[in-house]
Amino acid sequence: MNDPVETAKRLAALKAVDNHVVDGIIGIGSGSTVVYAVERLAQRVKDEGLEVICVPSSFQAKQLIIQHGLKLGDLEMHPELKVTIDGADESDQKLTLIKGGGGCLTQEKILASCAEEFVVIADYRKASQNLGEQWSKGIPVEVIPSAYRAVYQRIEKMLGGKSDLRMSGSSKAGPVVTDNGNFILDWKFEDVKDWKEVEICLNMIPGVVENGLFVGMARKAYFGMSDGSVMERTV
Ligand SMILES: O=C(CO)[C@H](O)[C@H](O)COP(=O)(O)O
Repeated sequence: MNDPVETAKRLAALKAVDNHVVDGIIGIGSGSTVVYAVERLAQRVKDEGLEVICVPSSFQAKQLIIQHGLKLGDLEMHPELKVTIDGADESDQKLTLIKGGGGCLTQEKILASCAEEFVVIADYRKASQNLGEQWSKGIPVEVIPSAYRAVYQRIEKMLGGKSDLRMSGSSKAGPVVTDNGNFILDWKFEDVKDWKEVEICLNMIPGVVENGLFVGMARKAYFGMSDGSVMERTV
């Protein structure tokens, strides 16, 4: 594999799976980095007889689990997870994360919250000192479709910045619809001092389902670097 970003994602995923996964129930995040984690999990199941049941955070994660022949579970059967492994769009020094670039933030946050340990895997482009340095698309906010304009206006009034309704692009006219049947606003923030306060404030707006700020949830992150090493952050 020659692409340095893909190599970095793979290295981070391998290390996280090797260091954190033991027999038990595993939460599987979404995105392109998680693909490498699922591949590694499947390899360990085959080579070592690892006994895992995987709980997906999205349609994509479910497909990955099935394609790799792993045991599929759900939160109703397994509300307590040993570890959740997931990617991120950006992480600051304290492992405050922006997530939801793939639109799966609500289930991802649920899986992170149900796990004894939440481990982040990402490539070097995602590691920042402060949020917003690398990720310029804003903070995803999942909203009930009928409330999107009301929420949009409330966010601007309360917190400033600007929101965009996420659109599907060329393959379908209209907005992105999440796995839960909702819309996504991408809120471009300005001057945030307290991320926890913002996370709570966004979720207090009626019509908001969840937002993509993950504050104080991750304790460990692995970032694949361009030189082939893996940088670890622990908080
Ligand atoms: O939050 C997510 C999806 O909702 C992903 O974890 C995030 O977008 C990172 O994706 P990738 O591993 O493709 O960089």
